[in-house]
Amino acid sequence: MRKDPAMLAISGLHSHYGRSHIIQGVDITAGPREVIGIFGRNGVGKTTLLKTIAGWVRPSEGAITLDGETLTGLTPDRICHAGVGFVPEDRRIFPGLTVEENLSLGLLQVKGRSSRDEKRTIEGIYDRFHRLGERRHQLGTTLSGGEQQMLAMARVMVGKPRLVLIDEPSEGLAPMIVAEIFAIVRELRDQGAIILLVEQNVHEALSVADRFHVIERGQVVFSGEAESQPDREQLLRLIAV
Ligand SMILES: Nc1ncnc2c1ncn2[C@@H]1O[C@H](COP(=O)(O)OP(=O)(O)OP(=O)(O)O)[C@@H](O)[C@H]1O
Repeated sequence: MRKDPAMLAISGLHSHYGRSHIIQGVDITAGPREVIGIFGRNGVGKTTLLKTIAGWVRPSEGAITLDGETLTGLTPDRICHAGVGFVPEDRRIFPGLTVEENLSLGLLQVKGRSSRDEKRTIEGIYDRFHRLGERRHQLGTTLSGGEQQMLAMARVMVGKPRLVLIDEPSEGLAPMIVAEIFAIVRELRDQGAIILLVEQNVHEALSVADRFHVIERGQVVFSGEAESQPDREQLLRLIAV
C-alpha cells in the first residue's frame, strides 16, 4: 500500500462520442512524481482518455479520483481548479492574447492568489524560460511550434497542478526542442505532479516514464515498467504498425 495520499485512481472508465464507444473500461492508478506513458497505435483512444480525465469528454461510466476527491462528471473548469493541468495536442494557445496573458490565464486556477504572487510566479517563468520572457508582449500564436509547446506547458506549470495530462508534446518539433520539452516534463514531475504522457516518440517517453500502459480499442492491453527490457520489447511489438 502507498503511504502517500496524493494519488490518482481511475477505475472502470468508459466514454463515448455519440454512439461510438471509445474508452472501454480503463483502470489506471498513479502516485506523486510518477510518470505514466500511454502508448498505442493511431485512433485507439489515447487522446480521448486524456480528454475524459480532463472533463472535455463526459465519462459514461467509471470513477476518477485525485487524492480521494471525485473528479468524475465535473466540468473541465472544476477539474482544472482541482489541480489537473491539461496540455492538449493542439496546445490551445489563446489567439489574440499575448504570451503574458496566456500565462495569467493559467494562474486563474490557483486558489487564493494575489496580484503580487501572480507577478512573482510569472517572473519565475521568465527566469526559467528566457524565450518566453523575451516574447512576453508578443501574441502567443506568433511563436514557433516549440515555443508554443513551451508556453502551453508553462501555462500549466504556473497552476502547480497535482496531475498533468500531456498529449503528444513532441509532435512536429525538432530534436533539440524535444529535449527541452522533456526537461519540462521532468520539472513538473519533480515538483510533485503525477504525469500521464501520451507520446509517439516512445524512446523519449520511456526515458522519463516509470511505467506505461498500451491501449488498443479503448482498453489497456498491456502494462509495463519503463526500465524492464522484456516489457519494452513487448511494447514495441504491440505498437508496431
Ligand atoms: N470528436 C470526435 N467525434 C467522434 N469521434 C471521434 C472524435 N474524436 C476522435 N474520435 C474517434 O475516436 C477514436 C479515438 O480517437 P483518439 O483521438 O482518442 O485516438 P488516439 O489514440 O489519440 O489517436 P491518434 O494517435 O491518432 O491521436 C478514433 O476512432 C477517432 O476517429
